[in-house]
Amino acid sequence: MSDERASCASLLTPTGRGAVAVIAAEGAGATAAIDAAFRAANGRSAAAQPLDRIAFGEWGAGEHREEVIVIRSGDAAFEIHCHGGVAAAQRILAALESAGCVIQSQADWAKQRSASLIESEADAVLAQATTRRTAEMLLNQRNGALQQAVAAIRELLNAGQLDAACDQLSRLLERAPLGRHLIEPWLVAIAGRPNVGKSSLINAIVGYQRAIVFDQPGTTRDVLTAETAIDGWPVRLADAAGIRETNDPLEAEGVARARQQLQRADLVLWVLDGATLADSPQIAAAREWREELGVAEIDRVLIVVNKADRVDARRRAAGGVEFCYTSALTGDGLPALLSAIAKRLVPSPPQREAIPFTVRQVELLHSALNAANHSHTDEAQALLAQLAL
Ligand SMILES: Nc1nc2c(ncn2[C@@H]2O[C@H](COP(=O)(O)OP(=O)(O)OP(=O)(O)O)[C@@H](O)[C@H]2O)c(=O)[nH]1
Ligand SMILES: [Mg+2]
Repeated sequence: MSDERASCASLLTPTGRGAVAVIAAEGAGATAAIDAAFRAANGRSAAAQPLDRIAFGEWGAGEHREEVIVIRSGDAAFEIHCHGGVAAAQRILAALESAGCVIQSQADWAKQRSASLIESEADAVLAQATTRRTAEMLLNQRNGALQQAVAAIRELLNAGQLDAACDQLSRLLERAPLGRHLIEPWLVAIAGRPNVGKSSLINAIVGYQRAIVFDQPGTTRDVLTAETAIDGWPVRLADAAGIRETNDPLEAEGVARARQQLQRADLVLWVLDGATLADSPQIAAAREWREELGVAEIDRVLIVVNKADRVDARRRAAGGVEFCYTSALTGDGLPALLSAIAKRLVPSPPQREAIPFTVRQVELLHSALNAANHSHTDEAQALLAQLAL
């Protein structure tokens, strides 16, 4: 039977990103390629490996010889785990290809082996998830959370309960931004006047010297970013020039870029210098961000009073708008800042709920809600059927 199946192989992990790369391969070509190149420590041939057990051994010969793990996952179906760099995976894929395997993209591989479109979309997206938390949420969708939510809405439509169906559709759509950010990081811009400690803060958060820190205003010119995870959410932090009016053309370009970053950001950390703060943080921040962002943008701003090591403890009594005291120098207040950022990005994290996570899903849900809102039940049904194919 295995001989009738087309031989194919696919690199399942993103190229060169993890410590280990995983290649799936099946068919007679895969078995032949493994037998030609792989010497298992247990001395058995590929087809004689026990099912779902790890077979450790070496792939190739000479200078390109390397340690790999082969797992026989089915009748003439294998997983090969090798070093995560590009070269090892490419060598193994080339060997598989020359033994007759068709090399498929990870998305195509997943599509052919999934029970539903949502499942294959989840497989494709899962390979790009960068945190355990987001991977777990995507796995829930792969295991049926979204499929079941869509089925429940279709039953409501069947039963003529239009209002309830619209309500459920709206709730699903409310989670669409979170779904997008399961793989696309949130952009958090660190902004404020020059010399307040923005670059020091980004360094303190990511734990290494990403940005140059210097006791002169106007140190940072270009926008620089660092990817990290905050409370399990993927975040791209952006540090940029301190914002002020300037006649220096180079600094002015930096300020213009910092302003663009402010517009794009999902959240802005507006940093104040605690050491030179004359007013209360609310008053100072309100004045500064009103000039930059306008009052309407307040939802996107979290005020940070940095250099807290130089703030009199009595002055810390605060109220009103939420803000954080930090010291990039001592690390004081950083855990609280990270919690505040996570809370702003995802105020109420879903547990095991359905989350739409692709543009296709979100567009179909929008159209279905629109149809249901106009009492076009059949159209809404058809759109949801298409979503959960
Ligand atoms: N005491 C104290 N000094 C700090 C703290 N954070 C930064 N500094 C100092 O403040 C100065 C400016 O820090 P930077 O991080 O370069 O400030 P910036 O906001 O990035 O400045 P620009 O890039 O010029 O806009 C440096 O001398 C830092 O060592 C802090 O929490 N406490
Ligand atoms: Mg700087």
